[in-house]
Amino acid sequence: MEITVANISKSYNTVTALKDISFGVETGELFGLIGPDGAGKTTLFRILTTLLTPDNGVATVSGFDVVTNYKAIRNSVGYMPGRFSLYQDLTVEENLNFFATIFGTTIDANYDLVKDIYVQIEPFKNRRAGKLSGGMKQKLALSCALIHKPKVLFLDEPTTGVDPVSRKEFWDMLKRLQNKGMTILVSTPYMDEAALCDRIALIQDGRILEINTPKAITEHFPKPLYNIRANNMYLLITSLQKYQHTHSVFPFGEYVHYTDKRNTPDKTALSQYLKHLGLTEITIEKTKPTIEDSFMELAKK
Ligand SMILES: Nc1ncnc2c1ncn2[C@@H]1O[C@H](COP(=O)(O)OP(=O)(O)OP(=O)(O)O)[C@@H](O)[C@H]1O
Repeated sequence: MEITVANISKSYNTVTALKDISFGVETGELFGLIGPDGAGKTTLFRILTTLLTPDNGVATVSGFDVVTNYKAIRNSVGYMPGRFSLYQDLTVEENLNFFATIFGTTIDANYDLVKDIYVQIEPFKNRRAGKLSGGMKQKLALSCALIHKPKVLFLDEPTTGVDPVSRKEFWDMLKRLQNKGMTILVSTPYMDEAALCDRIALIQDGRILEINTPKAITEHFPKPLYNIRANNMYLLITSLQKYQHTHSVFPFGEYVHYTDKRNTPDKTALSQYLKHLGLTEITIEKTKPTIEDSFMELAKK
């Protein structure tokens, strides 16, 4: 195991950020922490990168204890925090140089590792980091986290606020780094990115709801799931919330995702119930659960 987390808890005064968290990440794995804002992801990253000490529990990175061996960890990991990782007044090149220098290396020595990403921002190397777009800032922050050739890479919400094309490029990049043998722990609030990880931990309110491969998590979804559509989305949701057989209902793009308390719902009766309340153009079709559905279902309990 490249990362081990055993019974880690952390509170800030009265707020409990992590409650008895345990999991492991294999060497070379791309592991995702998936959860909404405030779930505790950043707290966990800060503990694993030795910037915060846990109240209870033990964690190791590359065999080193995060509390007693923090210096060894700081030299062997790369960390891209969610915010404020760049010096806004330094140029692109100065930022990268700075991170290389503090780790006792140079841009040239590890250029092959960052080349794929850095070439895309190199034309702007004299621009101040504060003047870059979201996607370019993210590429520079990743270059800075990689410049000392870390064995383990920690990325806290690297794609938040980044456009869809840059997000796609970013994940392609992570796959390439993984192929080079790097272990990657990445957090994201975007459920579609979860499917790109080898394994994920779904996390909410400082607790792990489930850990597994994305495929296994969606396969464990306990009920038949339906896409329902009608002429009025708001009326559709409120009507389904009031329906006596409803187990869960939530908006999903142009549809509503619906599960029924019974194993086999009566689609005709449901359709009639909705018509009776004034809805038209009703469609009810079975669909496959996504990670988001699994998350919502687990979070209900
Ligand atoms: N320094 C702090 N003092 C007090 N409470 C804090 C502090 N840092 C985090 N918290 C609280 O701890 C909980 C977990 O926060 P954390 O930042 O770890 O979550 P997160 O999943 O990373 O979410 P976000 O994306 O919003 O950062 C939240 O309720 C947050 O308000």
